[in-house]
Amino acid sequence: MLDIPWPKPLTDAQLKKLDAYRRLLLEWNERMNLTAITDEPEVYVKHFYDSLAVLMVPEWNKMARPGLRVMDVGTGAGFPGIPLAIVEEDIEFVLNDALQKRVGFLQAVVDELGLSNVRVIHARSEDLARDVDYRKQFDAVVSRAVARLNILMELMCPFLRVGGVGFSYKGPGFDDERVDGLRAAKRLGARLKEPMTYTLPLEMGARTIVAFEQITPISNTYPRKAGIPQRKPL
Ligand SMILES: C[S@@+](CC[C@H](N)C(=O)[O-])C[C@H]1O[C@@H](n2cnc3c(N)ncnc32)[C@H](O)[C@@H]1O
Repeated sequence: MLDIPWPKPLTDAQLKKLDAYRRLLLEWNERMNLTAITDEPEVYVKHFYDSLAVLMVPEWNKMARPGLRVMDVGTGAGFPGIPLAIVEEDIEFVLNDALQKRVGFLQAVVDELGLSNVRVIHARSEDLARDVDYRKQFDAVVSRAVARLNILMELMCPFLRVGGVGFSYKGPGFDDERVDGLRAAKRLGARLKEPMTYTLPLEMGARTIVAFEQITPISNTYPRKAGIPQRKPL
């Protein structure tokens, strides 16, 4: 297990779960494409630490607990959703991805680690966001490495209740997405917050989390049909 300065102190039980997750990730990665990052320190820093970095964002800590509902859009092999669910045990997480095989892997992780606060759903987020059980039902939505901000916000905002907050994980070069993001936010009834840039431990680079708040109820127009947000970004 790698000893690094986590965004918040972790218990032994949480560290053990993270390591069990790492083992499952590597084991399943031999059969399917889950991640290009397999070196132990890199998995810990670029996947686990990075996923938990939202714990350093003031808007995340301002949210009242317990009973919060958080959606992870395009979770892939479970980032940031699984590390967050391991550490934020009193938050209910829904992890969504369009690829069935990744969802199968995630269900195995949830079962083996006994993560009773996680539900995994196979769907395109554009379709899921039309389901009344999910539309406007979340206090927060997280997403990493899924799309540019103006596209991503159309996928994330429909899940947020008014007053809910989206957290988009970005690389260091976020500035070129800001103008398009501001335009999309206006159409979606959201407001961008000041981004938080942080450096990963072990000199593994810089990252940014951009938070945005849902200010007014989102128009029924959004999200547009599956594929349109990507082809015709706001
Ligand atoms: C590059 S991967 C990133 C995965 C993970 N969030 C991470 O940071 O490692 C993008 C993921 O988003 C999913 N995805 C892309 N568009 C989606 C959509 N419209 N609805 C649901 N999942 C989507 C893909 O299937 C893929 O697993």
